[in-house]
Amino acid sequence: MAVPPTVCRPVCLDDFEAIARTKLGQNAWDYYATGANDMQTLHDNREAFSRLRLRPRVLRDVSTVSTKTSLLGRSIASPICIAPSAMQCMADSDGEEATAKAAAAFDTAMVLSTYSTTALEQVIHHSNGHNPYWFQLYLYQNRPVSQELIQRAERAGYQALVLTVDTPVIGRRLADARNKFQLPRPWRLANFPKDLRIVTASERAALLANGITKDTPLIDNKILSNRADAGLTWTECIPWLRSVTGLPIILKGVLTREDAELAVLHGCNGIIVSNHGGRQLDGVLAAIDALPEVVAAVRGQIEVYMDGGIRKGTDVFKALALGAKAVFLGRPVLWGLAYNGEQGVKEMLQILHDELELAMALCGCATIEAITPQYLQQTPELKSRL
Ligand SMILES: Cc1cc2nc3c(=O)[nH]c(=O)nc-3n(C[C@H](O)[C@H](O)[C@H](O)COP(=O)(O)O)c2cc1C
Ligand SMILES: CC(C)CC(=O)C(=O)O
Repeated sequence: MAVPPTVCRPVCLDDFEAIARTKLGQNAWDYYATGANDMQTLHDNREAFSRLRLRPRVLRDVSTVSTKTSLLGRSIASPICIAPSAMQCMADSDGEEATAKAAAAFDTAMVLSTYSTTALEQVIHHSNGHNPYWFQLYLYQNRPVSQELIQRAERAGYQALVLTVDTPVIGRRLADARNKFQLPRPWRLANFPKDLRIVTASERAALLANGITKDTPLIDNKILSNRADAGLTWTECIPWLRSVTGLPIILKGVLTREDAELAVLHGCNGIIVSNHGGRQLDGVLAAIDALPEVVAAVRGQIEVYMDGGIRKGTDVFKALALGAKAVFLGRPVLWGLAYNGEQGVKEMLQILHDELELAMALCGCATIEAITPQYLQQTPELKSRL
């Protein structure tokens, strides 16, 4: 992982991480880089990719390789998309706007976090007029707050809602607890009137009654758990969402066949197989290991995407071979921002894109549609998942 000090131009995604490490303060680095508890799942997300072996075919015409594909019917230049990650202004002062410009330049999709440090209207302003922007949602007990956010996202032009379902409460991130992590000023959670801390006078009273003051660290379980709705259920939450929006609903954080079937049953339009980058329940299986059973369960009825541990072109290839329509990147975007803002994210996307093209050419696949499970070694472990 360590980049020699003389290397200042990254040539792979791990280089971006090593450079970002030298640029970010401890508070931001730990918030971005670490995972929950022992970080076993964070580690497994990457390790599981290395256990999958490729099975290339030869003498296929790969003089032209195309990474073009589509998301919910909208064409994109590459299946490499941007996952929602909160508080990007800590990595670069242009934060989510820099990321949005890089996504537009690459003609790929970006999902904006509810907890962005730039207002949602300002971010989509950087669209190239075509590339998809989706809005990630956390739902609150205070539904009018959620409804207003949804309506704002719709009005601004976001084309889908990504409901994160693996975060009824926030995972235990030890480094953040030790650092008493707070979003440093001047940054704020820009989609909310002031901060997330206080929205209405009665909520303020409720928080104060719970011993929460204006100095309580922002990523304190008590605050966000108080505000996020841990009581969400299939039968209440999806119909409620449907009643307030006509946008497609993508569920982010599904890891099992049972929940994948329920997502189809409840009319969801897509699934992102994800363990939240190992930041929620430590000890859950790697996202790439969960992908085959989810793909099998939905039987092609809705699109399935994945995120978690994608760092190389061959990782993207393996995820597509296992049935993902596209993959999403979390931390690498933050490393690109920390390295060099918008330009840094573009460079990071370019490198991963080039690596995907290389993997496709060397596996004998000229198009994304040509990538199938046949390009993976059928080990007993993989067979048991397919
Ligand atoms: C710093 C950070 C903040 C994140 N914030 C959110 C968020 O606000 N909403 C969400 O659904 N997922 C969030 N995620 C999870 C990502 O969307 C994604 O699932 C995960 O980062 C993918 O793993 P990767 O970092 O290995 O690519 C966050 C991840 C990181 C690293
Ligand atoms: C504010 C947090 C809940 C954002 C998040 O999803 C994360 O840090 O993983």
